[in-house]
Amino acid sequence: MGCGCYSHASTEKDILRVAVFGLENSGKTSLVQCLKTSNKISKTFKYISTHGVIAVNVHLNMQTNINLLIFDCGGCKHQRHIWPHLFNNSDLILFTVDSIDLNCLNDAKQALFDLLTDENLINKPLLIVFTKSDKRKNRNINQLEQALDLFMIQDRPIHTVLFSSITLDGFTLISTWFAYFSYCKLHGKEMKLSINRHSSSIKYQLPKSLNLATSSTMSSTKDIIIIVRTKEQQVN
Ligand SMILES: Nc1nc2c(ncn2[C@@H]2O[C@H](COP(=O)(O)OP(=O)(O)OP(=O)(O)O)[C@@H](O)[C@H]2O)c(=O)[nH]1
Ligand SMILES: [Mg+2]
Repeated sequence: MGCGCYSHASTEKDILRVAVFGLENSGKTSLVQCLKTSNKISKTFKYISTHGVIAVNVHLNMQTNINLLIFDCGGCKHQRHIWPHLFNNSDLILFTVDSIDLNCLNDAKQALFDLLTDENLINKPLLIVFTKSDKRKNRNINQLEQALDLFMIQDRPIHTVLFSSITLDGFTLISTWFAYFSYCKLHGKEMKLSINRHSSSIKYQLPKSLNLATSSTMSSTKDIIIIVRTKEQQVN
């Protein structure tokens, strides 16, 4: 899976590769669209379940350029066999969890812990994005973290954020998270954040030279769509 499609960035080091995993309907595609357009999704955004993987180029301009190649994966059970193909190809992992659908939390936890057992993902920074925060104000992120047993994950940096594609709450935090790791990759620094992972206390120790603005603007380039067919589809 090459990324010769990127026109903003000149070298591999300039591009952060980000895989977005999570159950179906958990808001992956909506999040990616927000990042790509720097805009909220419309309330009438129609849910079309993603098949295969869509590679989306995103260019964040936060006074410094951040070039992302985001892999938006299908989250349905029969699509998840594709996820491991992206493990080696990604610098960062985003995992979306629907913060409203409490019935799905157990399944989300199972899918997340299955991911974390894969040796190709060890040491890869992970951001858990609790989506749809607009649907219930003042959602307690600690309760969500506990429901997912995140305290059991001790072997890698994990951060969490509440996010809404409708209001863009959490957007700046996510962009800042990218900015940090983009800086690390560009300067060959180890991708580690030794900070309290609770979103309420995320204070990224960003290098001063980044001089981040509080808001970001983005533009995008053409996406490529990578269709990975399931075995059944190949037979037909
Ligand atoms: N209210 C609200 N709805 C959201 C939000 N994010 C996503 N949705 C809705 O949730 C549904 C599913 O969103 P998608 O982004 O397509 O979900 P997905 O994780 O990509 O789903 P799959 O492609 O099937 O894996 C859509 O109807 C969205 O409009 C959000 O932040 N707030
Ligand atoms: Mg999708």
